[in-house]
Parts: sequence; C-alpha cells; structure tokens
Amino acid sequence: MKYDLILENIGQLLTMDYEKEGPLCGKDMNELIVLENKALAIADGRIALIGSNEEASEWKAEKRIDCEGRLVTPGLIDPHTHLVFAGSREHEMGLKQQGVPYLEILKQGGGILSTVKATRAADESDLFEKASGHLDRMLSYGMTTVEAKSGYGLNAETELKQLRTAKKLNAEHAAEVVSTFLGAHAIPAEHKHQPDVFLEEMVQLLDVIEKEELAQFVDIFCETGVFTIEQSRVFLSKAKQKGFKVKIHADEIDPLGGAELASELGAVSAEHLVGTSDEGIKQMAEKGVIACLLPGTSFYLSKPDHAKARKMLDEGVAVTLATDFNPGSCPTENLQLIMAFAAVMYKMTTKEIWNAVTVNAAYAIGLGGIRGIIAPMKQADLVIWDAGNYEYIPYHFGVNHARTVIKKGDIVFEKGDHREPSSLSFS
Ligand SMILES: N=CN[C@@H](CCC(=O)O)C(=O)O
Ligand SMILES: [Zn+2]
Repeated sequence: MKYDLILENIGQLLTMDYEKEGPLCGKDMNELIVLENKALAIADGRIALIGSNEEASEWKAEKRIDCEGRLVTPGLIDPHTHLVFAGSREHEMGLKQQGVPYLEILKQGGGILSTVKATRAADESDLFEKASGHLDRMLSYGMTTVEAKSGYGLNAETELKQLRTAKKLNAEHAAEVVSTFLGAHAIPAEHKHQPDVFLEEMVQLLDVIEKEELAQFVDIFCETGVFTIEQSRVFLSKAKQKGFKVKIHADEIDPLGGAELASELGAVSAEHLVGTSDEGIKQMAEKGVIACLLPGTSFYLSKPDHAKARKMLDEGVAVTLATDFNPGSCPTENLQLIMAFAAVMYKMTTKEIWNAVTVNAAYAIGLGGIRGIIAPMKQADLVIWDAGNYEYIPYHFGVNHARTVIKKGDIVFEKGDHREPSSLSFS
C-alpha cells in the first residue's frame, strides 16, 4: 500500500484520549497522551497508521515530511466565533479607554448595532471575501475547524445572508465551518420597543434555516439591556422544539442566571460565564453543559473579573476555550494567544488547555469523537509545530508557532506561505 503522506521523526505526538466518550472533565481534563519519537501515515484524508520511525522506514508514500523532533497535535478547534461580518470598530477603542462600558456603547446604537448596519449593506460576495481572509489567518494559526455565529443581520434577509456565507465557506474554504444561528444577538433599532415581536420573527426563520441546513445550533445573547432570562428561555425552548441544539451567551457582563438556564434547557454549552454564580457552576457540572470560556474578551474589555475557570474545572465542568473572534469585544483570530491567556488568567494547566482546544471544543460544536483527536481512521486534521513539546505553545505567547497545517490529509498552510489577502483588513 502507498500512503499519501507520512510524518516521520515526530518529537511528541498528542493523540488525545480518543477512547473516552464525552467531553473531558475533572481529572481527565488534566491527562494527556504524549507519544514520543513516532511516525504517522495518512491515506484518503484519514489517519492510517501510527508507528515507530523504524516501522515507517518500510512504509511507502507519495510524500514524506521529516518533523525533526517537532510537536504534532490535532488541528485546533475554535468553538465560538462571529466570523462573518462587514466593517470594523476600531473607533470604539477610544470610547472604551475613556471608560464607556460595552453595553452603553450598544445602548447608544453603536457596538453590535454598528456592525449590523455595515453587514446589512454588504454584498454576499464581499462578506465571503472578508470572512475567507479571516479564515485563512485562523488556518495559519493551526485552527482547522471553527464555529461561526450569525447575528449581525437581525432581520431575515441579512441573517440568511450571513448563514449562507458561512455554509459556502464550509464548502469552499480549506477550513471547516460549523454554523450557529444567533439572530437573537441584539434588539434592532426598528424593534427597540418590541423585543418579543423581534424574537418571534427570528423563530419564524428557523424553518428555512432547517430546510437549507444553514445551522445546527441556536444561540441568544442573554444580558442586561439585550434579552432577559425569560425571553431566552422561551426563544431557546422554541428552537429546541424545532430540533436545534442550543447554546447561550450567558453571564458575560451581569450575572443574570444564564448558566442555570443553560442547565435547565440542556444546552450543549454556555459561553462567556464571567459572572456565573457558584450554583450555576454546580448545575452545569450536573447537567453536563460545556463551559466555553473566552479570556480574550475579558482581556480586551479590560474586565477586572474573569470566569472562575478553576472552580469550574475542580467541580467537574467540561471546559473549552475560544477566541470569540468578532469586531467589537475580541478582534483576534489567534487561538494560540487564547491558550496563553487561559494559563495566565485562569491558571489552567497546559494539559487542560490542550484538551480544551481539541477534544472538548469538538464536543461543543457537535463533532465530539470525530475531530480534535488523532486516531486510526479519523480525519487527518493536524498541526506540525515549530516547538519540541506541547508546553511551549501557551508559554511563548503572541507569536504563531504553527509550521505546517494539514486538513483532511492535505497541507493547507506552511510557514513562509504568506497567503494574506488584502481583505484581511477590517474595513
Ligand atoms: N457579547 C455578545 N457578542 C459578542 C460581541 C459581539 C460584538 O461586540 O460585535 C461576544 O460574544 O463577545
Ligand atoms: Zn460571542
């Protein structure tokens, strides 16, 4: 048999614990399988074999890569992004520095609503170009699968435009995109005084979203001045009745009880969780709701408080980490940086961090046991790092350590391959 690609002289190979079912929590989150001095063969986009370098010398292949002792891991997975949007919001930075709160900017018609204006005005092809550029950059950082939320349309036409763009990206871009419908991201100006009418309009969209297979998940921004707990309960319950899995932007700024609601509804994940109560943490552990934590957003919004990651981990909540890439509260495509933030701000161990951005991230987006692992017959999504060990990545922060990125067995990025289109600018 002739393999398509062989990686030899792998210094450390993180296969992750692919035999365990479900997202990792408790002590399991702090366990890593680290194989040393290995080789790996890929055929038809899948992992075919893992063996010693001696064995690999007998294997035949179209192409061989000498990893020269480097670290090889599963491709990183980013389970929370707002990938598709138009415009940019750098002018808000000055306001934030003067102390104007994030929710106040939104109340004044800026923030999310200013991106809504730009996104409504954009052509689908321009949205595609711009998002494709951001996705190129994500891929270059080793992120082979990303979640993408809508939510900058807030009307039928533009929400569908965003979701169709994400679907097209998934079909045409080398990276894989999993879509979430976040039509309930803010109250648009035209419905300022009728949020329930607006939410019902978003519920009406679910049939076409299902028919066109535009999203698997439905999400809502449950926050002061946006949607209340009761509105979120009603909205997400209707989405569940229609067969969607649900997520919730919970307790990001004010502790409203979003984590408790996520537990009550059996949400796949609750996201942000900066202000989550101890009771909310307990309930998430009991109900198996994944905590999707976004330290880059706390950093960028200069929040004095961070999500209580240590408490969540110690109480048995499965934790994942994401960039929250968006033009307002976290404009970065760099999940490696988020890994460093998780170490410094949350005191997560390096092992917990690796499990968070691979195995658990996959479960948070409906790909558990299929992505985020290196196992025989599983899709070959891999990163060869310019590092000899897994501890190095969150340690040396702010730079890109991905050397070669492989998606479905194909090399889709190599260092020195500067495929950065002009569309990467935010404007
Ligand atoms: N908080 C709500 N949504 C995004 C921010 C979106 C924006 O500011 O444009 C978030 O997850 O941080
Ligand atoms: Zn978000």
